Amino acid sequence: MNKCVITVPASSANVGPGFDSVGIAVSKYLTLTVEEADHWEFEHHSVHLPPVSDPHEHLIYQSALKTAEAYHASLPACKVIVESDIPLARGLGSSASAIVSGIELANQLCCLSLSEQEKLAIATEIEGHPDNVAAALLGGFVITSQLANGEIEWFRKIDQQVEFVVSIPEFELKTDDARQVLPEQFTRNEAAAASSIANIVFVALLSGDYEQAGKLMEQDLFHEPYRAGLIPNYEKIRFEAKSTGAYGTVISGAGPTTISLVGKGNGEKVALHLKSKFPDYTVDCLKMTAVGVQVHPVLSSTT
Ligand SMILES: Nc1ncnc2c1ncn2[C@@H]1O[C@H](COP(=O)(O)OP(=O)(O)O)[C@@H](O)[C@H]1O
Ligand SMILES: N[C@@H](CCOP(=O)(O)O)C(=O)O
Repeated sequence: MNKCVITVPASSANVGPGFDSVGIAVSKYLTLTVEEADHWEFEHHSVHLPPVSDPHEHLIYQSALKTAEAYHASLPACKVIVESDIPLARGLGSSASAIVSGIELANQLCCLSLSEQEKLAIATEIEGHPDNVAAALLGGFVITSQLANGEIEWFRKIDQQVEFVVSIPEFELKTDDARQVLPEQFTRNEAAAASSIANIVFVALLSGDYEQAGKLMEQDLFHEPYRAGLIPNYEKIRFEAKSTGAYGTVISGAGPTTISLVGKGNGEKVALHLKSKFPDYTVDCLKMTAVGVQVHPVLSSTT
């Protein structure tokens, strides 16, 4: 490998009641431009990235190293230019994209020819749950289940009939912190009630009944009630999004971003309305990204 470019989409996890299981790849991207070098170096070329520190502490390097070690390969050094429009710690899966990019980096540098299933297993181990990493890796709308034996089953659908309006506040909320507020356990009745909502949401989404999906995704009982207090304007954003035609609004991942499900062609209108009501937010209209991680070779000039 002389030089290559790796792109990975952002992702929005949970989609209401699909806690730790469901993710959607959306149209923001992390891009690595990789070239061989005699020592590890990361260059960050956008504001949506953490400060560059010791390359060996970098999440992308650590994910690559873990992958190489899992396959008893040695990881050659390289220079990585990183660009991203995925905001950090906002609930749009920046860490998942970084992890998936690191796994792909090792796959390329060590010529591992990893399957999607192998990449997903490592990514899930590093991230701790499969929802974001599956969407970042596979693209589309992905439902996953990690079985008791560790195996991960998944189902993917590409749906271009919907758009997603994300309302991104200025502050960060670390996923680890937003997990602390969740209950450790649910009673049988609570679990049955929460699962029944999830069942309808995802059948409705898959069958294109967006009205029903939007209505019930706002009724999640697994995580939204516990996290709502961490998300300023939670109820107001839901109300305003619905008033201008969104099907429903939920927390994106662990927050603090909210994501509104909108019919194709209506996203810009909903985004404009939300922007006028919440001027301190970055409001973007995103599409579902059909393809996950991608590698593009860069031919070096021979002149
Ligand atoms: N491109 C990246 N390069 C290095 N580290 C990253 C990158 N993207 C995310 N991270 C790390 O992941 C953290 C955010 O992860 P997390 O709290 O799970 O939020 P998110 O919802 O964005 O995934 C950042 O603070 C940073 O430490
Ligand atoms: N299922 C996880 C998803 C976290 O997503 P992120 O984009 O906030 O990292 C959770 O809800 O904790």
